[in-house]
Amino acid sequence: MDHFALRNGVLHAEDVPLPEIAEAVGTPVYVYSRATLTRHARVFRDALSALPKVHLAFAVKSNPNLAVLRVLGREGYGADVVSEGEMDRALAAGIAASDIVFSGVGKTRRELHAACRAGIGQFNIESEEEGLELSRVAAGLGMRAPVALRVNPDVDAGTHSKISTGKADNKFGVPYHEAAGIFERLSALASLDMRGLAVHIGSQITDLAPSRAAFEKMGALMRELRGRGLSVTHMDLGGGLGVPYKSGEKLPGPAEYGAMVAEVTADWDATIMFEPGRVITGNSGVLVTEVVRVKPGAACPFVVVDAAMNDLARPALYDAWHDFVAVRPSGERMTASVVGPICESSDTFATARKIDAVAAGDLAVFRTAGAYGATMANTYNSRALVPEVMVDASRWAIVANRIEPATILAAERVPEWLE
Ligand SMILES: Cc1ncc(COP(=O)(O)O)c(C=O)c1O
Ligand SMILES: N[C@@H](CCCC[NH3+])C(=O)O
Repeated sequence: MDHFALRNGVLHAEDVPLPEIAEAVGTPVYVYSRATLTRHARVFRDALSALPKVHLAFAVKSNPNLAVLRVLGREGYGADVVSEGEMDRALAAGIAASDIVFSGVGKTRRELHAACRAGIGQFNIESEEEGLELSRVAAGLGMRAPVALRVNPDVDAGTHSKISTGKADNKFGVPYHEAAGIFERLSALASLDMRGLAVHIGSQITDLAPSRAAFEKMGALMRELRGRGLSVTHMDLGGGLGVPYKSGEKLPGPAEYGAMVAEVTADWDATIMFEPGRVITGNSGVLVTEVVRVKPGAACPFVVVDAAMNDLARPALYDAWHDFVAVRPSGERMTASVVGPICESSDTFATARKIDAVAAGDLAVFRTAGAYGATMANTYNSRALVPEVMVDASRWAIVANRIEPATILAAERVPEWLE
């Protein structure tokens, strides 16, 4: 069920007409549906119900909004974080430290220290060097840090090269063939509780075969470690499941993914951990924008909207597709390129695409903008930081204010020696 749907000719988020939000908050604005978030959280969990022991850690990077984290925390999700900032957000949302997994290739000493002190549930370390540093930090605090070793399985996830993480030439994890030795050496350190392995081969994965191949390799590695007398109780399979961005697109969903995982892990006898991001948040948000004007172009008109690549970076960064639909569609269609106001040609959301006919002043949305949308926003061209709203049935609230350029300007100083 789509919680962003037309009612009486107007696009709604649940029971709220989007023009009501646009008028009150202004545009561009991200709008999230609580019902969609909750439904996705439950669908994903249900898809894994055949597994005896599961830990779910929502990938905070996909949408770190506090209200979003609160909804998912209430659904029993822990958090997968990649910085102290994300950890603080997860804790602020009420997620237990013991349900937090800390991933990332570049955790600083300060971050390791803060996460140890917070008592987080698992460090996914990405090198032997990091393991040694974590052991020194943990020893200094008189504690034993729970650790999974992230392994690079050298599997091509078949996704965009910029969001692929599991090939040998990607920076993530330790090389597959060195992993057993590294795990064994780190297991000898008293301040590390080496309890598992972790893998994550990329994001927006639309074919289950690469994930299956990676998980099978991880199973083999787990067996090798156990064969060496080492205990492996936790296997973190990361996130990565893709979502449909184009209407009508058919992809393997949580049910197919869950069935594949159940098959591969049937004899693992371990807690299977997951770090889903996009599959939970992607379709739970839209970016509402207003058409500034329509101007003629060489091949087709340009629809210039008031959202830009600083608000939604995915098209500029990854040539990503987001459906663009009118909030009050007339039924007419037009072929146009949809662009933002920023001074570079990468500020393009759609090129010569068939879209709902729109004119200056009309509202439209970019769909499937709940993941890697607001969280990647910036203030390029001295634009505001885009606000965020959450809808729950017929009520809604601003869950992140627009940060005006003037506020950012006020944080800057011209030193007196430049006067
Ligand atoms: C370590 C790790 N876990 C989880 C995720 C979440 O991925 P996704 O949003 O594709 O589920 C990512 C991002 O790709 C990641 O790098
Ligand atoms: N930012 C990327 C996903 C990166 C996943 C992080 N490991 C996107 O929008 O598709």
